[in-house]
Amino acid sequence: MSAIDQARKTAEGLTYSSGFGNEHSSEAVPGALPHGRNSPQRAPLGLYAEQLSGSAFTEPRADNRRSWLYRIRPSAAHPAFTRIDNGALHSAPFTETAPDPNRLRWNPLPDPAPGTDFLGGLWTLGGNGDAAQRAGMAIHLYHANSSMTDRVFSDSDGELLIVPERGGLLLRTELGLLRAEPGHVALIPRGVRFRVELLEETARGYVCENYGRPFALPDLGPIGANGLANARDFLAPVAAYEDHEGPVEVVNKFCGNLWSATYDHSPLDVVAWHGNHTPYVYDLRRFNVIGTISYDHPDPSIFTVLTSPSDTPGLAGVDFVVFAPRWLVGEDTFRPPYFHRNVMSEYMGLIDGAYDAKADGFVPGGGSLHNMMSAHGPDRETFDRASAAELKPQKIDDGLAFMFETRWPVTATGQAASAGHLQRGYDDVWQGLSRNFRP
Ligand SMILES: O=C(O)Cc1cc(O)ccc1O
Ligand SMILES: [Fe+2]
Repeated sequence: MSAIDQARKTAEGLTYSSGFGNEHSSEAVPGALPHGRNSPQRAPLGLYAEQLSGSAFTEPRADNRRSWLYRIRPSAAHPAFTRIDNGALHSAPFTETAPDPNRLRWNPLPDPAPGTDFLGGLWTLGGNGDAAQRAGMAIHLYHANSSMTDRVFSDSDGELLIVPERGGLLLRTELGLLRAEPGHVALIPRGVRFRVELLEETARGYVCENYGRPFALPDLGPIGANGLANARDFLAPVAAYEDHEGPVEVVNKFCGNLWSATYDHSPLDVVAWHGNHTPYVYDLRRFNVIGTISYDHPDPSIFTVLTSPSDTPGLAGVDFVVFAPRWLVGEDTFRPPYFHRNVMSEYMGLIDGAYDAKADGFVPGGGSLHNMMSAHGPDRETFDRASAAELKPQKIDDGLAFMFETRWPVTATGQAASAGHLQRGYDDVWQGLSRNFRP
């Protein structure tokens, strides 16, 4: 059986434990999980107990995140890490280019070189903040044509929100296995080791590396107790372990650099675990889209799936927003996204189909950056069409777009600013908007 068929077969039979932020617990071998205490004198089945902290010990209960892992070897049993080349994976602070007030748009990444795995295929577009200060975010794209074999990755700098656009992924994490298809998002928490196997010949997508506070579900306020992304649709893995002796390269991203150590065993050796610092997967098509049933176009915050809060209430380090299939029924309303200038900075990507503010040029796998205060909105063709459209109920079901909306301007990397796939002349989509003023 080919590696891809093998991965697909594994991905088909996966089971999950549901609920965002729950105290999950799971054991791959009966009796592996201690009961009544976290750290018995001798953990069951000769396993080692280890706590993995995603928050300070002392953070309020609502923000506190940790998982207890029961593993074949303690994580501490490893040789020294040494620096390796960072490749196209860059980190904040981003200083290679001047922050750019221009509207920028990219086509998809070119095809990867043969033998490129998920880690080798990460390509940083830009970001903000400072990884070492645990503030800000980075925007990466990935393209891969090979599974990670005999190597795993962990990111000490932040959590990774993976947004597949092409090709399913099997994520083998310390806490178990996840399947992420295009239209799903997967989250790998800070510090959790994982390996990515491909479910098709090629894979492509986006990653938001969140250096700041972990993504949480937004408050719902007057929306009520239900709606937007429902907590029960977030799926954590169940325990699954590798009992593998032999060289495994562990690559750790730490304060912006990649470090490597060759272990003599697989660190994906967690036989049981419990806690709330877990990876998860979420199907964006489960999003309960709420919008106007009277008039006007609501702000896109109504489409927030996950938010990374800052110290200022309501101000996100980064929001993850989805534009999912929905009905438009607003009366006497310009229905597509309006013209605007935003103090927040907006990076948008397209998972499938088309986006209702852009007639063309914004393509799956591509992306646009509308930085702080830059003027943007519907392109000319969209404006003309939507201004004249008959306002009958309209189903938007031909696309899945998303946005990483962040509190600080996004500075592009040098490679993104000079990329061959950066579109020249993006400004032109707003040319030719006619002067209609008739005083
Ligand atoms: O396309 C954009 O720019 C994103 C966006 C969408 C929307 O519906 C309203 C405002 C906004 O910034
Ligand atoms: Fe916008």
